[in-house]
Amino acid sequence: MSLITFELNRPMDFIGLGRLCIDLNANEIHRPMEETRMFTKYVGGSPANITIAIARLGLKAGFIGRVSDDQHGRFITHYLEKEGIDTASVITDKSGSVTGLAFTEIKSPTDCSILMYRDNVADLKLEPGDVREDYIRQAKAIMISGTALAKSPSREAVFKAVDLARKHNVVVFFDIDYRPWTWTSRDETGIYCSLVAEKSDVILGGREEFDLLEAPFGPLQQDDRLTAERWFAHHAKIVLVKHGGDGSVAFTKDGQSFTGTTFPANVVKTFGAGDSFAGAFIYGLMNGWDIARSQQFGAASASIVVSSHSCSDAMPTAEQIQAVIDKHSSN
Ligand SMILES: Nc1ncnc2c1ncn2[C@@H]1O[C@H](COP(=O)(O)OP(=O)(O)O)[C@@H](O)[C@H]1O
Ligand SMILES: O=C(O)C[C@@H](O)[C@H](O)C(=O)COP(=O)(O)O
Repeated sequence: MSLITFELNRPMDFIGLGRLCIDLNANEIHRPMEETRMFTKYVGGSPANITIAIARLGLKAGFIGRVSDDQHGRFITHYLEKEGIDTASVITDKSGSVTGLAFTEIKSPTDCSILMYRDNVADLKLEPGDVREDYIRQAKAIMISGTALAKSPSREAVFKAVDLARKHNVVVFFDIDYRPWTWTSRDETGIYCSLVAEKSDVILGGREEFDLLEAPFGPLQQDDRLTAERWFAHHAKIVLVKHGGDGSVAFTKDGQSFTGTTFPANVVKTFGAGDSFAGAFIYGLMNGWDIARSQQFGAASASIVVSSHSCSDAMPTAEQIQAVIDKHSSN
């Protein structure tokens, strides 16, 4: 029997919740930001990227979020619509908020960083009233981004969404997605993200992100299995710890673990790996694949995106991902 069960008779497969932003990725790669003058604009924000990945793979996706009432907000909404993502719960914020920006610096294939501008951002203006029970109950799964917990009223909107999802058997994915720019302290991050992790079915994060959740409550486990067991004592069925170029380890509540390897890539930049991995991994689970195959699909997708300039635009189709797997299994 499968560890997590998706309600198959629902019209929508997946809802993303949280940040709808813009990435400005340096065109002049292998240069520090101080010397970079040209950037290309893409839709960004980790939960947006994951939802776009899932839509490209052919699932029916929607999004719950707020965008700014300006050209950038309209750019994002139009892009989601072009990708076939339902925007009925993408609300235009009228409070004078702005779109969050992520400037990416690509100094080398291994030395990349992000500079975020996140004052008065529209995504954190999401209100509990924007989260509709009838919207959530028609979906099989929802993905919560931890960054949506950084401020009220978005924080309360997340708790409402998670409770409604649990009430209607909508599988809750939680991506810790730590971005320091909008939080006031690491303790605040750890405590609020832990509260949602406790209620989630599947938790995804990097080693340092899981450390952040453990830090306010005691000594760090510093061991992926012990970390996973902490969440299995709550509601989680799958805990996946991402390890960058070293792959990932997935743990399941029934005591199994799966080590995911990586695929070779002509790395342009490292960001986008986690989002493409998550989109393809979730797609695998939603197709009823086992964890190892889903992990492999995620890793192959990530190898395509780290070899590209963008995150959202570069999200591959299922055929493109399968071609990578086939190429390497025939070698
Ligand atoms: N340099 C790389 N080459 C190929 N695959 C990679 C590389 N970096 C990451 N990946 C793949 O992407 C997955 C997620 O990457 P990771 O960097 O841990 O996530 P995040 O971007 O959220 O920090 C990894 O488990 C691996 O499969
Ligand atoms: O999440 C953001 O606001 C920025 C993203 O769009 C960005 O491209 C990125 O950092 C991707 O995150 P990752 O997949 O966790 O590397």
